[in-house]
Amino acid sequence: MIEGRGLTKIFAPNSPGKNRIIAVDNVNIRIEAGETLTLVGESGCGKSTLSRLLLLLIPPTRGEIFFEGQALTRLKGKELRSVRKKLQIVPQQPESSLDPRWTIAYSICEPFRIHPDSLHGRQMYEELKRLLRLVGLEPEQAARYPHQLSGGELQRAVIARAIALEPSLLICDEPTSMLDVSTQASIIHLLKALQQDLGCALLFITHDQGLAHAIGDRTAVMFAGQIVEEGQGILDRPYHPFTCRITSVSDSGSLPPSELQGTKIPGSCVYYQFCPEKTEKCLHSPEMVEYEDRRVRCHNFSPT
Ligand SMILES: Nc1ncnc2c1ncn2[C@@H]1O[C@H](COP(=O)(O)OP(=O)(O)OP(=O)(O)O)[C@@H](O)[C@H]1O
Repeated sequence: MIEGRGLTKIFAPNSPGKNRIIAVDNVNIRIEAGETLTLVGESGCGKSTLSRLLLLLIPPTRGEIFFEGQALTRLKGKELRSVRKKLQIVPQQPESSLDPRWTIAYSICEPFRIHPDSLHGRQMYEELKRLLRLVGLEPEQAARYPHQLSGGELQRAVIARAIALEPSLLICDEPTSMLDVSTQASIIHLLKALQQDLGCALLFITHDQGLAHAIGDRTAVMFAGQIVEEGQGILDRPYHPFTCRITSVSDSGSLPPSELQGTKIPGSCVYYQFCPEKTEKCLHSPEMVEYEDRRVRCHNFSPT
């Protein structure tokens, strides 16, 4: 359904003497209709940048994005807008994506105003009521401003806005990380129920491996801008040394502190400096190797 090929994002330094940042490095990613792909990796490894590339919120430095066979990177104007409504995001901090001057109802209806070919007037009002019911908000709460709702209620409002145009893909960028545990559970439950209703695909970004494992049909693990391993059940049966490391370290489900501070040897595997199994051939970046339900970017992975 959506596919990124060779996606790369390099941020240029904003002051002299600073290095450029390769936030996403030659990533191939594919999400099928209706599936849930969970994306895990340490802070700063490029998860959010990858999701913003897929939505074309930022342009890739290199690479292409295909949505239902169409090359998004080549679309412009009206054509791009009509594809964009099929791709929505639920961000980590709902308050930063809601205009503080707008009521919740006005924010939820924003997509209908952006896409004038959708709903108006009475129909829009009826749809607003339906969306509020779906996400578990009261009409009275929708008349309030963002500062008058709790974090969980704000996230419900953002979800209502994201599903208003019935997207094919919903990207959830750590949507519960700012919420308390019981609210987290109810928001995850809501997202999965809505996914079933709408039949949309989910790209779910999380630091929580337990959650990634529980809700993902497949999981992708990122390290230093690259997807190093991807597939079904990889957190149970990890292969890549980085996946092995993160799955063996934590009982709590959170990832270990950032390891991304080291300087990469140009051309080498991104995990070279940290890898306990490195050999001389790892001085050359490995290709992704596919075997059965798994893809691994490691020279030592032999699919036999
Ligand atoms: N607009 C930008 N300009 C410059 N550098 C950026 C920009 N956006 C992201 N980066 C850098 O790109 C790298 C990847 O950032 P990104 O936010 O994608 O990581 P992440 O894995 O989502 O992290 P987290 O889990 O903490 O949200 C980081 O080094 C970050 O500082």
